This record gives sequence, C-alpha cells and structure tokens, in this order.
Amino acid sequence: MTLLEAKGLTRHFGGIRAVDGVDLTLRRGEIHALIGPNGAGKTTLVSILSGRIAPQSGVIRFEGEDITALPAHRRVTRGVAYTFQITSIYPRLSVFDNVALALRDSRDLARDVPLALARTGLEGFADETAGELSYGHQRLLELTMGLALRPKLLILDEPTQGLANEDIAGFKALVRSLVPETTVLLIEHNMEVVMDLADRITVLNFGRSLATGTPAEIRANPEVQAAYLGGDHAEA
Ligand SMILES: Nc1ncnc2c1ncn2[C@@H]1O[C@H](COP(=O)(O)OP(=O)(O)OP(=O)(O)O)[C@@H](O)[C@H]1O
Repeated sequence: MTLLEAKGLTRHFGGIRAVDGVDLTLRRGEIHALIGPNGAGKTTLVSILSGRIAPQSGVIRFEGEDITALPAHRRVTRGVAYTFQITSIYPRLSVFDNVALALRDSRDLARDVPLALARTGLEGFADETAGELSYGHQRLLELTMGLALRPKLLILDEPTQGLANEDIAGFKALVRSLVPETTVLLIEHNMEVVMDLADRITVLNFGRSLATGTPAEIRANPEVQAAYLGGDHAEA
C-alpha cells in the first residue's frame, strides 16, 4: 500500500535544477533509501517532502491526501518527521528535557519520555546534559526526538555520518525495529548500510530519478553503475 506519492516535483535555484521532475512512491512499512552523487538533489527532495522548501511544481500525496501546500508543522501533525543533517538537540538541557520538548503535547511525560528513550536505548542517559553526550548518542537523541512524535514516515538525512563503525551496527538494528509501524526514507552515502537496510532504493542524478528498485536491481543497473556506484563517487 502506498503511504506517500510524489509526482513531478521540481525545484530550481537560479539555473541549478536541484530537483527536476521527480516521481517517488513510498510503500507503507518499507525502508526506502535515496542515493546519488553529491549535489544530486537528495536533501532538496526530502526538504520538499517535509515542507521546509516549496516545490515550483508537482504534487505530494500522503495517505491519499494532497499535502503539497501544507506547512511543515502541519505535515508533522499528519505523521511526517524529518531529522536534520545538523543535530537539532538543545545542548544545555538534559536528555529528558530534550525529549520532553519533542513530546510537548503529552499529558504524562514521566511515562512517555522514558518510553521514547527506551526505543533508542538511551534510557540510562535521561539525566545527562545533552551537549555532553558522545556524538553517536547525540544523533540517537535526535532520532528519539523524531520518533517521540510517533511518525508514520521518518525521514533521515545522512544518519550514519560521523558514526563510529560499532555504532552503525546498532543504528541498523534500530532502523529495522521501526518498520513496519514507521516507514523510513533514508538519505545515505554508506553503501554497505544502504544495501543491507533498504527494501527499495531510488537513485537521483542531476535532480532526476535515475532508477528505483531493490538493492539487487540497483546494483545490476548499468546506468546507476555509470553515474554512481561504479565511479569514484561511491563512498564506502
Ligand atoms: N538554497 C539553495 N540555493 C541555491 N542552490 C542550492 C540551494 N540548495 C541546494 N542548492 C543546489 O542544488 C543542488 C542539489 O543540492 P542538494 O543539497 O539537494 O544535493 P544532495 O544530493 O543532497 O547533495 P549532498 O549529497 O552533497 O548532500 C546542488 O547543486 C546545490 O548546490
């Protein structure tokens, strides 16, 4: 079943065709990876999906309803959560208070904050100051804050960037534990993570969608190999 369907999304910046007529379908419960060379338009595309950037043309349907004109906060209410490339935690506050802020509509923070922290394994860190956590734990806290909203779609922009190898295994297990309740759209440069986690992959190149398919299909696609996987762009 389709959770999100985007058709003909376009966003140019001056002469740069950052996103240029992209179609994308997300199936409910899948882990869908978005890959492509630097500057291919991945961040611009997910910014359009989350409502941070308005498209110049195209339509986005979420659960069958047109959300193209909805502002970002109304999309969050509908179940679209986007964690940013840059960590958006409040460094001087405790881990507990960071999650409490994300959960501000909750009537029972004493119950809901520990539940949210338990999902990402941070329950032992509730009283720590967020800014003093390790980088990997800060990223996990950010993810906890996104998940606290119980999104139907969680969009992750380069979640493993800067993570140590031992944290990446934990991250993969965590993402797997989110589906199928949550659908995950993931921008990821680490091909090992992409091939291991994704049910389906969409490859962007110069603002256009080059291919969508399973990891095996994408690996075998000659156009993708030429544009990305086979070249110098592929990052381990
Ligand atoms: N606000 C903006 N103003 C002007 N140009 C922009 C803006 N945002 C993005 N671009 C340009 O649009 C193109 C696509 O950028 P985008 O960040 O979406 O690519 P990306 O695939 O996410 O790249 P990366 O993998 O490096 O993060 C790039 O050429 C970028 O320089």
